[in-house]
Amino acid sequence: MTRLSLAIPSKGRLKEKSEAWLASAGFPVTQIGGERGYQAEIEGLGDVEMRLLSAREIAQGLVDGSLHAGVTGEDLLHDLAPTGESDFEVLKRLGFGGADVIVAVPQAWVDVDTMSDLEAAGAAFRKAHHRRLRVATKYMRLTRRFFAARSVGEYRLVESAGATEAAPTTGSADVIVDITSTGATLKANGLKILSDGLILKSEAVFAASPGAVWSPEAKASLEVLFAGAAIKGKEILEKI
Ligand SMILES: Nc1ncnc2c1ncn2[C@@H]1O[C@H](COP(=O)(O)OP(=O)(O)OP(=O)(O)O)[C@@H](O)[C@H]1O
Ligand SMILES: O=P(O)(O)OC[C@H]1O[C@H](OP(=O)(O)OP(=O)(O)O)[C@H](O)[C@@H]1O
Repeated sequence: MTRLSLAIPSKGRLKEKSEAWLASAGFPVTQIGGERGYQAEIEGLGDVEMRLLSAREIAQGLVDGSLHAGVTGEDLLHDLAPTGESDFEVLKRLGFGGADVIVAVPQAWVDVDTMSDLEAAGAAFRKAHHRRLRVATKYMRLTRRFFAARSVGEYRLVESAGATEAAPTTGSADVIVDITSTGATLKANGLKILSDGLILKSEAVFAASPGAVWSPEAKASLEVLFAGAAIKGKEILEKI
């Protein structure tokens, strides 16, 4: 992988603003093959590989080194990074796609307002029902790290593929960890955020992969992007 491999979201809430950010920096992106095409071209960076992928695939590519750089959600980077923040390098926070990853419980749990309340409730629940509280989430690593850091162990994870907020109502879980912007979905599903249940304030970021194989050509293209996008800190280029 010699030339720079770059990716932005192929759809969803981050796509348009990612394209607008690159265009405003002087690097317009053109999708090839129409709206459903997943190849693209980017002007102004010379010979680079431009790809359109899901936000989750971009985060995975940055963490495993199969992509040099890209735009994705910070929540996904933190969740997919095996060892935490050293697996990726945030080059610029982009100011859009803001959302919070939080811990939420049913509003009816009036005595559970903090993570320590949740641990106590989990211990009581296991004693009474001989099973652990189920936490539904698509953020498996983020949840494990956050709960462990707060000595909360009386739970087990249930991986969610979507509509996580419905899990307590449908009975497939008791607690959730999910992402929220306006709070409307949480409210619609009778859920409340724990007072110390904010796991991560996330936004869209332009990030690079320290684990990727960086040729001089790839670094040179990234330097051009740094200049156009007014990304400070060329020392970052030494770190990747
Ligand atoms: N209300 C929100 N719900 C979900 N993601 C949000 C929200 N607000 C901002 N985001 C950001 O957008 C990212 C997901 O974007 P999008 O849904 O377009 O991608 P995706 O590939 O469909 O991801 P997923 O399939 O995990 O939802 C999240 O990881 C987060 O960083
Ligand atoms: O706090 P809110 O504004 O209610 O947003 C939070 C919801 O938005 C997302 O769902 P959505 O259906 O938008 O996208 P998805 O396909 O990623 O689930 C996310 O999965 C939450 O369910």
